[in-house]
Amino acid sequence: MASEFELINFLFEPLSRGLSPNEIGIGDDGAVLNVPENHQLVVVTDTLVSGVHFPENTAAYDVAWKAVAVNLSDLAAMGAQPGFYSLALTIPENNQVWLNGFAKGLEDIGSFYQIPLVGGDTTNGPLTITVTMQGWVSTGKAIRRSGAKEGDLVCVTNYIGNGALGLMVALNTLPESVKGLISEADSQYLLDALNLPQPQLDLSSSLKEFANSAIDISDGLLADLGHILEESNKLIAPKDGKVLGAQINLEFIPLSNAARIYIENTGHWPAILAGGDDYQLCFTIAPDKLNLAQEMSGKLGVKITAIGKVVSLDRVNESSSTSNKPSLMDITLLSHGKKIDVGEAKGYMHF
Ligand SMILES: Nc1ncnc2c1ncn2[C@@H]1O[C@H](COP(=O)(O)OP(=O)(O)O)[C@@H](O)[C@H]1O
Ligand SMILES: Cc1ncc(C[n+]2csc(CCOP(=O)(O)OP(=O)(O)O)c2C)c(N)n1
Ligand SMILES: [Mg+2]
Repeated sequence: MASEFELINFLFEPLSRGLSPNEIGIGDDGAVLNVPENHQLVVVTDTLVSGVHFPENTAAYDVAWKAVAVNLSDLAAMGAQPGFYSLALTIPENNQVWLNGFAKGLEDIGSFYQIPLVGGDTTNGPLTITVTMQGWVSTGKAIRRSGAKEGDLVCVTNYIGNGALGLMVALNTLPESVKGLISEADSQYLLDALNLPQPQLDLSSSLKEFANSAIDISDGLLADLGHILEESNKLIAPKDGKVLGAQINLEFIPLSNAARIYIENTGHWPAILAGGDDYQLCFTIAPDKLNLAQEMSGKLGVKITAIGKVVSLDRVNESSSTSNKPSLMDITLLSHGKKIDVGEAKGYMHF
């Protein structure tokens, strides 16, 4: 059986290819890396815990892909390009077959996005993967959560709800009425959305041309849009007791074929709006920039849909909040112009 050091040498060292000759990756006490001139370093980190972030029987390849992809998704939301990453890996046993699959997942996503693995730590314990990733953005050009303005359109990339439905497929909890209507290919498509998310990195460099604020959707559309509103409210001087909220039109939410079948049969919007695991971007944009955004994204094969707008609420009468912090009640859901209540739609929370 390979020792910890052999394991690192055989599996992980090859993944550090791609560094410049004057950079140091795996093998020393620390990595030494260059940042391009006139750029700022952007640092993100996310942890995946078995049974919490992915079903326990998820393939090792997919676990590795997702651990890297969710960090790439955070960089995309900042308008940043990825540079390199490190990996803190906690494994319950030294299982060569599992580790080979895991390393292959890292190799594939690493070579696809050209990101070397530059270091990490390997420990024994319940399966937990933490990736820390560094990227960069032209100085002063990072996109914040906090830039939303009254009148902005709220946009999302591609489709919403596929990851959450993928989890239902994985856990076999899709309602019987829906199961029979979804094809094998659609089931696989949903599983792939859950296990092999595709971060919106291609769009991230153009995003700064048009977006006032952005976030990636990990906890659920409503919760993550709530973060945009919360952070944006911190930056605007509250005028006349006003607070930012949003109006979202349900009929505009972009749904895949499978998600449409799910909604038509269950009408259960919280799964789509608050299930999470989307790894799409939600951003706000001045209305006159929508055409430019759709033109740029169209060239990249990314669909951008305006699903609603940022509005100014009267804090005392209309908003549920008593502070600048909006609650989900400050996001109004409309169906064909009529206000509707979709029930519990808080988004994923660990505690
Ligand atoms: N344990 C922690 N220590 C320091 N900062 C943290 C910790 N957990 C989260 N944060 C920070 O809080 C902010 C929000 O985190 P999170 O909700 O996890 O965002 P995301 O959904 O983009 O991963 C980020 O700036 C993140 O770096
Ligand atoms: C087994 C399993 N249960 C539940 C989920 C759903 N889920 C778990 S964590 C999470 C939200 C994202 O995780 P978090 O740690 O909050 O990531 P961050 O927002 O920091 O990127 C979701 C939707 C899942 N993916 N797998
Ligand atoms: Mg996080």
